[in-house]
Amino acid sequence: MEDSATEAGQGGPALELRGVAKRYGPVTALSGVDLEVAPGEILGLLGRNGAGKTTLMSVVAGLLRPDAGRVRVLGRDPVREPREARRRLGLAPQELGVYPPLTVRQNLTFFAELAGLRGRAASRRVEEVAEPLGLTGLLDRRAGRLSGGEQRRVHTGMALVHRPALLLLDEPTAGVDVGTREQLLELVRAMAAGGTAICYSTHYLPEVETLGGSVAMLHDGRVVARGDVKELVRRSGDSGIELTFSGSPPQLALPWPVVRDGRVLRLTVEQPHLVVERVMGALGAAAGELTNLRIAQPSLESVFLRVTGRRYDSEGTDGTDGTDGGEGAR
Ligand SMILES: Nc1ncnc2c1ncn2[C@@H]1O[C@H](COP(=O)(O)OP(=O)(O)OP(=O)(O)O)[C@@H](O)[C@H]1O
Repeated sequence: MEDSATEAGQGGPALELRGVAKRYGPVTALSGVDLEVAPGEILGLLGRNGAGKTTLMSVVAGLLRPDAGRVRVLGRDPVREPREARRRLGLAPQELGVYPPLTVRQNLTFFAELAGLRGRAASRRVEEVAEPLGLTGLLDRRAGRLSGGEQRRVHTGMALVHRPALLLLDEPTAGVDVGTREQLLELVRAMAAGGTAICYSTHYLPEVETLGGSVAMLHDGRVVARGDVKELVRRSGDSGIELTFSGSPPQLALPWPVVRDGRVLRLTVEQPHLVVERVMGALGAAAGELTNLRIAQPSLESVFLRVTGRRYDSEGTDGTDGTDGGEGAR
């Protein structure tokens, strides 16, 4: 089998989408998506629930046909050349896909054999994949008897056993403990260092900041921000003060933009620590209803808030819209 991670290095992007659109009946899931991911790049694919992340990965993997636009996986079209494209990518979907009655080794071997490996070559590859995922000691256990986090690691291993040049991980750290999260992130870094392009969706922004690659923010099926994490935060991340009240927030006479978000007021201001006293003074009697004050430094979260007007909470489902007419709302 050719080493497709090496193949990815021969110029050209690992993944390319141009004007990709996808609807489900009346629902527009993707609309005019342009995206390029280079070999060795770690792309954090961010967006709240329903933004289109899973649809995008499914279109790239050839599981869904786009209504418009073109997709290329290492130059191959997942619609016209499904086998060629599939051979070059690995997909670990959100839903766990392990076979419970089989052992971990049998699960991984099955996928190694699908990729054309046989005998010693397949068993060597299974052991190679098991090691960084912390699965070596679990290889002969039944997958169905493992914990959720252990099953997640097996599931991820199944996606990369054939050395894909493009790896699609849909929320690989959902519901796993800190140790498993670290192992998965370490694996992502190591694979990227070896030339694999990784497209990684998560609801946990600090994780993407830790990985330090690039991000694409999806909102209502569109890419609304794209770039290197540090650069995006430097360019578009606001700092500010977030005030939470027990009741309805007061009107504030302050010179900075304020967004009202349910019981929260968000002030955008540079060097927020220097103006805390002034903000407290402006609260007057409402200070008694203040339940929390948080100084927010520029982060991916503040970038997301700026480009979408919505908060990116850890579940992606806070249901607030952040622009309900607060004074000086941006
Ligand atoms: N099979 C389907 N039939 C109809 N609508 C769908 C289907 N799959 C997804 N959708 C809709 O398409 C939009 C995008 O969904 P998608 O699953 O791609 O979002 P997501 O960003 O992956 O969300 P999450 O973070 O919740 O996984 C949503 O409005 C969703 O309700």
